[in-house]
Amino acid sequence: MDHLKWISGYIKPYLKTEIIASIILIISSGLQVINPIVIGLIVNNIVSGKGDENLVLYLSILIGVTVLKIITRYAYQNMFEQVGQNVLFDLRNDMYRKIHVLDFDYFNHTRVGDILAHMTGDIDAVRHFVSWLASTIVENVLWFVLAIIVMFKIDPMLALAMMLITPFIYILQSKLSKGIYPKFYEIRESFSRLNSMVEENIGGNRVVKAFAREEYEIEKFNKVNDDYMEKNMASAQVLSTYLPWLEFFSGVLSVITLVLGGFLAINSTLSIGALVTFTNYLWMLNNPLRNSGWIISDTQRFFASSVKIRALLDEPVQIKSKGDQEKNQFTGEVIFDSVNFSFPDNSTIPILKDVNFKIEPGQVVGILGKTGSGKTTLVHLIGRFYEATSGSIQIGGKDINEWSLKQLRENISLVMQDAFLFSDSIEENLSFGVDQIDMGYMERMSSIADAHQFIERLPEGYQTIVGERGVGLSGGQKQRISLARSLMTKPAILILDDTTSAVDMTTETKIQEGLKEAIDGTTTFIIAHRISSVKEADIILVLDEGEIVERGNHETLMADEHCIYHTLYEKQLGLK
Ligand SMILES: Nc1ncnc2c1ncn2[C@@H]1O[C@H](COP(=O)(O)OP(=O)(O)OP(=O)(O)O)[C@@H](O)[C@H]1O
Repeated sequence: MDHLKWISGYIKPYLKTEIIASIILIISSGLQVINPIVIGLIVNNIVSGKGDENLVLYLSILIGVTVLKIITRYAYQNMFEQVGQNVLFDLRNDMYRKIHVLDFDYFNHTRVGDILAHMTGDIDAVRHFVSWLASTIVENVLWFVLAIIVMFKIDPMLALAMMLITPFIYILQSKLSKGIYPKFYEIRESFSRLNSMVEENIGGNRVVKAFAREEYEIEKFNKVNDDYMEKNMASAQVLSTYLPWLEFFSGVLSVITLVLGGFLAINSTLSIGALVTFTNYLWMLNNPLRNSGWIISDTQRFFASSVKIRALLDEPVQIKSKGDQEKNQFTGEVIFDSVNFSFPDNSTIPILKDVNFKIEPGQVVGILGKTGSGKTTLVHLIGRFYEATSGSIQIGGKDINEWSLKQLRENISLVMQDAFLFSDSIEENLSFGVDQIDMGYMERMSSIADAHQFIERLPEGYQTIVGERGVGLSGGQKQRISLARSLMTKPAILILDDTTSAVDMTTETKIQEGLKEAIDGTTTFIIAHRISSVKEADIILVLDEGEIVERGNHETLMADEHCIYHTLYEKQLGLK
C-alpha cells in the first residue's frame, strides 16, 4: 500500500488524464456486459419461435458495442501509456538529480551496476505498473464484479454456485503473492550483481587482458549468470505451482455453468437464452482468474523494484547545503582548526589527526607525504566532499558550512588524481565548469597546461571527440586537459592532486612556469610525490599518518638534515 501511495504522488500531476482514462476504462468494462444479454435475447427469440423480430436492432447493438469497445480500449490504453511515460520521465529525472546530490561516501559503497539496474530494469517495472498493470487490475476486477452482479440478476442460484470457488481463488492468490515477492526481490538483487559485474569487466577489460584472466572472469560471470537464471527459475517455479490451479478453478466455472445451468434449463427453470448469456459471461469471470497469476506476479515485481528505487531516492544526504545562494566574493583564505577526520564506515580509524594551518589568499601550499598519509582526504575536506569529524574549517573568512555547496564548489577547482574526461569534444570538456566559451582564454589555459600544442595536432583540434567513443589520449594528455579545465573557471582556490604525476619532468617544469602567471592570486594546493613539484611553494606541509609532522618552505625544511623532507629531497636527487 505504501508503494501505491508513493507512486500516486508521481501520477498526481497527470491526474486529469488518469481520471479521464479511468472513466473510459469503466465505460469500456461496462460495455462487456451488453453483448451477452443481447445474444441471450436473440437465442430466446429463436427458441420461442419469434424468429427475426428485432434481429436487426440486436445485431446493430452487437456491432455498435464491439466497435465502441475497440475505440474505448484504444483510448484508455493510450492515455495510461502517456501517464506511464510521463511518470517514467519524472522518476528518472528525480533519480538522476538524486545521484548528483549524493555524497562521495555513497559512491564509496555503491556499485555503479546497482544504480544502472535501478535506472533501467527497476524503473521499467514501475512504468509497466502505471501504464498497463494498474488499469488491467481495475479492468479485471470490474469484469469479475459486473459479471457476478448480472449473473445474480439472471439466476441467483447458478451465480451463487459459481461464487463457491472464490475462497479457493483467494487462498491461491494470497499464497502466490506471498511466495513470489521474495523471489522478485532476489531477482532484482541478482540482476544488480550481474550488471555490476558486466560494468566492471568492461571498465577493467585491459587489466583482465593484461593478466590473461579472461577465462577466470568468464567463469566468475557464469556463476553470477547462473545465479540470476536460478532466481528466475525459482520465481517461475512459484508461478507454475499456482497458475495451473487458477486455470483449474476457472475451468470449474465452465463445468458448473454447463452442468448446473444445463440441468436448470432442462427443467425449464432457466431459459436457453439465459444459459447462453451465462456462458458468455463465463469469459468475464474466467479471464480475471487466469490473468490474476500474472497480475500478482507483475505487481510483486513492481513492489520489489519500488523498494530499490525508493531506497535510492530516500538515501540520506550527509553533506547538506546550509548557506544562501547569492554569489559572494570569495577569497582564498583557508584555515583548518584542530581538524580530525574518520570515514563514516570506519569511524575508529583516524585518517586526519589534529590538523591545523592557516593559508592566506594567493599562497601556494605544497602537500607531501607517504601514500595513504591523508593528503587527498585533506583537500577533499576543503571542497566539503566529506564533513570533518571534529574541529572547524574556515574558507574565505567564513565557516565552511555557511557557504552554499554551489558557492563553495564554484570557487574551488579540484583536479583529481584520476583525470576523468567525458566522451565529448575537447572543447566541451574544457568548458565544463563555465557558462560562456571564450576560445582565446581556452587556448591560453590549454597552453599553460601544455595541452594546446597536442590538441592542435589532433584530427579535429578542439572539436576532437575523446573518451569512449572518440580518440584515445595518454595519461599525461588527460591530466593536462583536466588541468586546463580547472583553470578555465578562474577559481579562488585551486587544488592539484598529483596532477602532473603522469607527465615528464620537462613538461612539468613548463607547466609550473605557466601556472605561476595563471594562478597569481589564487590559493593553490599542490599534492605531489616529487619535491620538484612543491619546491617553490610558500608553505610545504608534510603529512605522516594523518598528522602534519613538518611545515615550512623549501629553505627552512632543508635546514633540518634529519627531517622527512630533507631525506626525501636527497633520495630524489639520488644522494641517498
Ligand atoms: N572511502 C574510504 N573509506 C575508508 N578509508 C578510506 C577511503 N578512502 C581512503 N581511505 C583511507 O584513508 C587513508 C588516506 O587516504 P588518502 O587517499 O587521503 O591518502 P593519500 O595520502 O592521498 O594517498 P596517495 O598518495 O596514495 O594518493 C588511507 O589509509 C586510505 O586507505
